[in-house]
Amino acid sequence: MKVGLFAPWGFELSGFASWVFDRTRFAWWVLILVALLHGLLKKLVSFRVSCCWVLEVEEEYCKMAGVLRKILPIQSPIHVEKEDDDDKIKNLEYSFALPYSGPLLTCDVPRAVPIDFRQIPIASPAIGSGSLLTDVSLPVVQPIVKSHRKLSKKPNLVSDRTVCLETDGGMDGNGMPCEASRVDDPSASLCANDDECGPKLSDGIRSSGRLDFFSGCVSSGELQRSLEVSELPDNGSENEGRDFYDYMNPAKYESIGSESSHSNSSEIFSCQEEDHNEEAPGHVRRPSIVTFRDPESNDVVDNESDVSNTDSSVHERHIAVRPGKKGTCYRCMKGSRLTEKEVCIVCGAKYCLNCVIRAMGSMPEGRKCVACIGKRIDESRRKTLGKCSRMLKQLLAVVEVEQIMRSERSCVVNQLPPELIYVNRQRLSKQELFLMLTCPNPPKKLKPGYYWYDKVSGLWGKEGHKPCQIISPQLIVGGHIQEGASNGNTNIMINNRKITKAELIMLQWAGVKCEGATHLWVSAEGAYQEEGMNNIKGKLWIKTGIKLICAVLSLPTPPNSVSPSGEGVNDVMANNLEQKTLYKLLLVGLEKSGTCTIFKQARIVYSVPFSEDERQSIKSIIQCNLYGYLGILLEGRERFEEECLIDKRRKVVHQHSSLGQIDCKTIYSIGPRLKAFSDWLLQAVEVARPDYQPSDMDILYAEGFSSSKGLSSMEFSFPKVAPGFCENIGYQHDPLLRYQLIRVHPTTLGGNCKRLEMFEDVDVVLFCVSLIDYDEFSEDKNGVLINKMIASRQLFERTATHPKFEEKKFLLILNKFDLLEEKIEQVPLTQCEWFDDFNPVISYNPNSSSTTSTNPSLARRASQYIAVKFKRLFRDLTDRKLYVSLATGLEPDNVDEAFKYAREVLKWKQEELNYPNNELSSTSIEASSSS
Ligand SMILES: Nc1nc2c(ncn2[C@@H]2O[C@H](COP(=O)(O)OP(=O)(O)OP(=O)(O)O)[C@@H](O)[C@H]2O)c(=O)[nH]1
Repeated sequence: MKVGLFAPWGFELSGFASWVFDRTRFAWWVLILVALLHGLLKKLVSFRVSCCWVLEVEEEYCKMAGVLRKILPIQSPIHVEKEDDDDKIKNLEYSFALPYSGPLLTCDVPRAVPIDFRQIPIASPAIGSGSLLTDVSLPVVQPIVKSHRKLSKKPNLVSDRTVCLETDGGMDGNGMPCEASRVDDPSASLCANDDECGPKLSDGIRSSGRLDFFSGCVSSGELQRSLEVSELPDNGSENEGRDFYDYMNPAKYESIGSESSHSNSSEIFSCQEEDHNEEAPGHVRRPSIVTFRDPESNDVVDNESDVSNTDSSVHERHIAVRPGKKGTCYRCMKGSRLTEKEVCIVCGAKYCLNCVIRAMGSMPEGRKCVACIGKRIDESRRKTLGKCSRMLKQLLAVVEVEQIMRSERSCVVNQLPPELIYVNRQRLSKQELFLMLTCPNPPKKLKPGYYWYDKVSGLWGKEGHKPCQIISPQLIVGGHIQEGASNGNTNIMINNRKITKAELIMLQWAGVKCEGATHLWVSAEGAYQEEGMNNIKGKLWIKTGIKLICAVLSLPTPPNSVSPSGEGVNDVMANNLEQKTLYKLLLVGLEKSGTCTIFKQARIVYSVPFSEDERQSIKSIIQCNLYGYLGILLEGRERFEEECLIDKRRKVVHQHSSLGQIDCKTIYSIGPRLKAFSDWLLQAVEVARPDYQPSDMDILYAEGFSSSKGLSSMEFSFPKVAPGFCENIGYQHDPLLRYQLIRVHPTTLGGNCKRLEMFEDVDVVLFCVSLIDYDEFSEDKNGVLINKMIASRQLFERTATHPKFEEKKFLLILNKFDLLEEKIEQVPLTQCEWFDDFNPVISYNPNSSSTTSTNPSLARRASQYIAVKFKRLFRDLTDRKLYVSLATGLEPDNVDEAFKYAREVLKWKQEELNYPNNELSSTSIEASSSS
C-alpha cells in the first residue's frame, strides 16, 4: 500500500509528482520555501527601512537646500534652469543627489558635482573681548532669523566649525547676549582681504561686492567699492544675490520688510514680520524723524534721486525702552542716575560697568548692543563716534579700545547715509558723497542736513547760515547755489549768493569797497573782481589781519595745506573723521577791567607762544609805556619831595632852628616798594636797548597788547595733567577738544553793542569785571562821569540781553581780587550806590595782631556780595543761571581756574543738549566749583 502524503485528503499522487512530494523530500521543500520567504521578508523590511531613511535624508537635504538657497542664490552649479523672470529665479530649488545603488546602467548619466561643506563660509564664536585683533576687519555675522523655529537645533553641517545661529536676536532668554554673535575663528571669519578668503563658494557672492560691503571696516577703497558696486545694474547676479544681501544687510533687511513681492525669500522677510514684536528686550522700533528710502531700492529704481519715492519708506529707528527705574542699567536694572553708564549709539540703551561687555559683546561696530549690530546709528550721536568713554578704558586694554573706536568710526553701517545730505537743495548720490569725502579738503563734521556750496570759491555752509568752511572747489555735487542760500541780508553778492553781515564786516575790514548793490566774483584763491569788470581787484586772503578777523567772526579761511588730489585719501578721511571739536569763548569787559591781562595770562598758561611779530610790537608798547611811567613818577616824586622840603624849611625858619638840622628824608623819599620799582627801572637801560627782547612777564605786565582793532584770538587746549595731580572731578582729558578764546574791546562793539552779533556762535561768554571799579569813575560817551561799576553793569546788561546771546552760557570773572583786598580796607564798598546795602558782619579775630587777617575775609565777602548782585541781575534779565569765578589776572593759577570752570560750564551745556531731561544736574557740581 502506498501511503502517500495526501492520503488523508483521499487522493494519492503517482509518478514524478509522488517523487517530488515524497515525505522526506517534502521536508526539504518546506525548508527551501521558508528560506525563500525569509529572504523576501528581509528584503521587504530593508526596503521599508531604506524608504524611511531616504525620507529623513530628504528632509535634512531640504533644510540644507533652504540654507543653500539663502547663501548661494544662483552661482551654484546645481541650479535647475535659468529663467529671465526675476520671480522665477527666486523660485529656483536646490536638489541633492542621493547615492545610486540600482542595477548597472549602460547609458551616460549626468554627474552631480559634490559640494564640499567645509568650503561654505561660516563663522565661529569669538574668544572673549580680550582677543580683539588689531587692524583686521571682522565681518559681522547676522543671526539667521529663520532659525527661530526650523533650525532651532544646530545643523550638523560641519564638525569642526560652528554655524552662528542666534535664537533671540542676539539675546538669550535672560536677555543675555548670545555668544554666537562673536567671531573667534580667524580662519573662518577674517576675510577682509579678498585674496585671503579661501572659500570658493563665497567667490560668487564676493564678485557682486556684497560681502565686501558687509564686512566690518572700510578703507576708502572699500567704501568706494561699496558705494559703487551697489549702483551697478548688472546682469542678473545682482538680483540673484539680493535676497541674501538683503538679509545680510540690516538696513535693507529692516526697511523692505513690508514689501511682499519676494515670494520665495519671504521666508526671511515674513519671519521678520513675524518677529516684529520679538525685538531684543528693551528694544522697540520707531520711525525715525527723517524719512528716507532704502539706499538699495534707490539704486535699483532710480539713480537720479526720485524724490517722490524717497519718502515712501520710513527708516525704522531702534529706541531702547528702559526696563527699570530711571537711571538704572538697561540690563541688570541696578544702579542710579549717578552710576556711570555706556550708551548704545543706536538705541540709546545704557549699561553699567558690569553689563556693558555682556550687552555689547566684542563691539565689531563700536558701542552697540548686540541686538543693534548692523543697524544705523542714532544721528544725534554721530558726534560721539570714536570718542571713547572712561568706562571702556577701565574695562579693556588700550589696543582693544582703539580698535573698537576705529571700527565705530569706520564701519560701513555707521557711515553717513548720502540720501540724508542735500547740497544746494539737491540730494546727494553715493558717488557725490564719496567725491566730497575724498576730495583734498572735504567738509568737516558732515552730518545729515541741508548745505550750500559755492563751487567757484569752495565756500561751504549750512543752509541759512554763513559759510563755515572752504572746501575743495569745482566738485560736481548737488544743485546750483541759491541766492538766499546763507540767508544773507546784505546787498552784496558773492558768486550769486547774498552774503551775510559777518562776511560784509570781513570784506570791509579787508578794504574791499562794498557800496550799493555790489556783485563780486571770488575765486578759490580769494581773487575778487566786480561783476562785469575784467580786472582782478585784489586777493582777499593776503590782506593783513584778515585771518584773525575771519577767526573772530567765525568765518572760514583757506586751508593751509592742500593734499594733491587723489593722494592720501585715507589720511584725509581719517582726519575728517577725527575732527577736533572747537569751543569758542568770548572774553569781554569794560575798559581796564583786565581782559587783556587775562588773555595774555591764558596764552602763557596754555603755552600759546607770543609770535616774533607780537613780541616786536609789544616791545615798542613796553618802551613807550615805560618812558611814560618814568616821566610821571619822576616828575611827581620830585615835585612832592620839593614841596615837602619847602614845608620843612618853613617850619625850621619859624622855629628859629639851624637849617643844618633839617632832616632831608621826606615821605617821598624812596621806600622799599619804590626801591623795588626803582630796581626794575634800572632794567630800563636794558629795555631801552634796541636788542631788548620782552619776556612773557614783561608782556603780561605791559598794558595793552597788539591786536587788530580791539580783537584778539587764540586757540588752545587744556594740557593733560600729570599723574598724581588733582583734576576736576569727572573730568576726562580729551586732546581733540580745542578752545578758541576771543577777546574783544568794548569800543569795538559799537553803540548798543551792535557788533556782538559777530559772535553769535560763541559757546560761553566770559564777562570780566574789575572788583576795584566801585569807587572809580569814567566818562560815558556823552562826557558825563559815571561810576565804573555801574558802567560795567550797563555793559553786562547789554551783553546778557543781546538777542544773539539768548541761549549762551555766561561766566562772570570778578577780576583784580588782590587789589580789592587792599582797597576795601581804605574805601568802603558802599561808595557805589548799587552796593549801598553791603553790611557784612566781620568776625574779628582778637588773637591776631595784624589787621590784615580780616582783610581777605572782608574782600571775600565783598566779592561774594558782588557776585550775588550780578547773579540776581542776570536771573531777572534772562531767567538763566550766571556762573561766577573770582580771579587775580596776574596769577596764572587763578586764570587757569577760571578757564577750567568755563570748561565745566561748557560740559554741562553739552550734557543739557545731549540729555534734555538730564539726570545730572549741574547745580550739584557747581557747588564744588569756584563760585
Ligand atoms: N594787581 C592787578 N592788576 C591787574 C589785574 N588785572 C589787570 N591788572 C592790571 O590792570 C591794568 C588794566 O588791565 P588790562 O588787562 O590792560 O585791562 P583791559 O580791560 O584789557 O584794558 P583796555 O584794553 O585798556 O581797556 C593793567 O595794568 C593790568 O596789569 C589783577 O588781577 N591784579
